[in-house]
Amino acid sequence: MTFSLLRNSNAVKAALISNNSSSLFAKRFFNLSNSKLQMSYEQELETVTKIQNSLPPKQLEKVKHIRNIGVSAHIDSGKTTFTERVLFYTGRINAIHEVRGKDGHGATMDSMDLEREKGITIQSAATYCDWKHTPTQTEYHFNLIDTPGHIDFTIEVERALRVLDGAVLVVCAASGVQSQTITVDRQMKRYNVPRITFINKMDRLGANPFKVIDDLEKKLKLPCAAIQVPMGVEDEFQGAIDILTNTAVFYDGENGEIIRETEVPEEYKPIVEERKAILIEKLADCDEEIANLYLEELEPTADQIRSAIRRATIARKFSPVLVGSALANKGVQKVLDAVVDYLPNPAEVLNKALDVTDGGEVEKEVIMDCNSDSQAVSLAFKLEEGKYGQLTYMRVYQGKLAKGAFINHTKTGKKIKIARLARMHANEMEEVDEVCAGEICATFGIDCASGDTFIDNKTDKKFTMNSMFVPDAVVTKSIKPKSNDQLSNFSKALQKFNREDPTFRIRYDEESKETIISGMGELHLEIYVERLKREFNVECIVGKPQVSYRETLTAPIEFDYTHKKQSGGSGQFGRVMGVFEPIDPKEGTEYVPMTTEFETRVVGGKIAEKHLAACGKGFEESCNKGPLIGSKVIGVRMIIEDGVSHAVDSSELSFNMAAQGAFKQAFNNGQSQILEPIMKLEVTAPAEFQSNILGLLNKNLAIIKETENKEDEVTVISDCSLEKLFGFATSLRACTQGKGSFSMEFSHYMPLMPNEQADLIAKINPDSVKNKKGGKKK
Ligand SMILES: Nc1nc2c(ncn2[C@@H]2O[C@H](COP(=O)(O)OP(=O)(O)OP(=O)(O)O)[C@@H](O)[C@H]2O)c(=O)[nH]1
Repeated sequence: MTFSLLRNSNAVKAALISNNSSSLFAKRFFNLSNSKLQMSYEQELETVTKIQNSLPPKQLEKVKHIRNIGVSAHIDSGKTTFTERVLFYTGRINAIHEVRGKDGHGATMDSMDLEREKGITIQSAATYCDWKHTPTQTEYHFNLIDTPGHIDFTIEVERALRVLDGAVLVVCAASGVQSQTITVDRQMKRYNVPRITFINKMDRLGANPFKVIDDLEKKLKLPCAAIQVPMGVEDEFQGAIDILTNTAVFYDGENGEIIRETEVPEEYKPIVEERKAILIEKLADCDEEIANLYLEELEPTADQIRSAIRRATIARKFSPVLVGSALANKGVQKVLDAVVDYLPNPAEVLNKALDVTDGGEVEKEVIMDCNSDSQAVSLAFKLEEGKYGQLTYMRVYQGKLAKGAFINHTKTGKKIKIARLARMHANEMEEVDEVCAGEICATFGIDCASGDTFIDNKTDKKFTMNSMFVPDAVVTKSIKPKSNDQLSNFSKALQKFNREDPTFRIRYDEESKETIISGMGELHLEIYVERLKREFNVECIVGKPQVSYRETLTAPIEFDYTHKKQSGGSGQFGRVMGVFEPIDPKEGTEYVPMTTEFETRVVGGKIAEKHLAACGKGFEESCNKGPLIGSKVIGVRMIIEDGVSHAVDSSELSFNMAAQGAFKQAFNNGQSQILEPIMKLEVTAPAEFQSNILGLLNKNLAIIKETENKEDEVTVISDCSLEKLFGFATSLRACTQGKGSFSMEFSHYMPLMPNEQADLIAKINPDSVKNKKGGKKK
């Protein structure tokens, strides 16, 4: 028999969804998201069509006019600037405020003081707005989420994409595809989110939209083509020509609010023809109808092209590209029209839940029907303490939420009254009485963690939604309040942050008697320390940032371990034999090598099945705290091949302990290794600082992978140990006169050098049974 308690990357991600999720839930989530990936698009389409056909006509009509979309991109691409225009053109705000604007107001969506001061988005903000589609003059309702670009706040992007039906990918016309663009694209792919692309900053020096399109295709491996041709670039950028309608669009008025359409100027006619041919050719590659017309050498009509773009975009086979400059108020309205034209309504997206009515014993996948008359199923995807109190953002997948009604927390079974319901607009709100299937809303005072599912009791069924990917933390810091009087507020605040943000973790280290916080980067932790001060009045003393190391085995090692306590009373006995072996990192996995696996090859019932399961549990527990420095263990497979049981004294506890003992023994006797996180670092600065940057990277022992010169700007991509990157922002500022910027994200783990490993063990775990000096050479 071979059964495995898989902790492969997806399962681990799922297990990390919330600290209190049981591994059973974790496994279910994993299976669910996995099966989601297994459905072909054709099957998806068939199912989605059935759902739409089953909706009452009135509901279908309503859903057709809803778009739940996100705005995601690399840092500083202009997402917030773009969103500010969206709010203005949809009538949500009366004046445009800029990010770090001179009016001291700051962009509306960056509503946190910290965001306005730093000029970055930290939390995603949801906004509800109405848009009148320009060609049809029909009104649509958008739930729009502006997400942060910094990798430190990546969970915000994850949870937004988890509940959104489509996205606008914003790319800078001059910088093109940057590292975070690729990360965001990968996140969109993970949640099957269709996207349209907006090439922003057409007014910037060095803007080159067609090069960006080539880049997008090459780096994101996503077919895309322009549906607009820009008129002028850099400071001569005036507007864009709509390839489908063959009209030139200009944006007049103080804020570009007056759209003026004219005939295409003579000089642009050839390029419009050329780009139209490319668009049709690309569509022919991913849409059957256009392919057939193409083969027959027939030119498709504008309507045929529009329908094909919609089909191909929703099928995630294509992304239409628009151009503009948010800051110069040019092009945003056409992106909103494109959202209506090419991104799906909630009933066009396949969403699944897991039926856990019987406690999750039998897995049963259920398709959410987007019908407001069905049993309510909604997902709490974001918690936020706002000026109105504790807010919980929910996406309603089916059924409806009504003010005063009751919902049940699937996991705890707790019944909760919905006291208030609201549609949010950045930090303003609009109270409503009910929210239907397919919509996003905020509720008040609901006690839960992000990722929890809520249902109503219309039927006896219980559902849980598959949840989101939660990346592992890479940086830790010790933290304590300056004064002991503040301990209670301190712990309350940390618990709250942890519930809000699953990438922010807290643990108490018994040995050092310190509270340790961990997160996605220095900035991530800094923000929480700052929030402790501002929101809870708790000033803290924080330790130096530390890297989150990992431990592994680099060579197979056999084990034969007996756990025995048989001196009087009821005894304990369990013997396990087998091998621990390293798991080779799989190519293309995001967190290499993230897995631990447990396998049994025991025959003849020498160890009872429930005792084998206890061994698996013991192995899992051991992996949480490695023997070298107490870090997590990754990349190890435990195979139990044989064992001995005692008729009376063997129990689940004995075998759990036996597995843990075998694990410790293997690490002490085998070739164990500490791994450190390596970051993919992208530094951009004016070209004159190229040699300074290279000098700085060399000093940090970075391995340079790519250097790209664009106009007067240089971008250097390298791999660098996270440990060397603490304080990098300050060094970069110093060597580029403050003109350099950088982004980084986790890339992979690397073995520490032998001397570094020995020093680290001596520092962290001086009592280690075996102070290893045997690190592998890099
Ligand atoms: N030249 C030019 N600058 C722009 C344009 N759009 C935005 N910017 C500027 O680019 C900078 C970053 O803009 P944001 O809107 O904060 O970018 P973001 O993507 O939301 O940033 P994060 O949320 O921190 O990742 C700001 O200084 C904007 O004024 C544009 O169309 N042209």
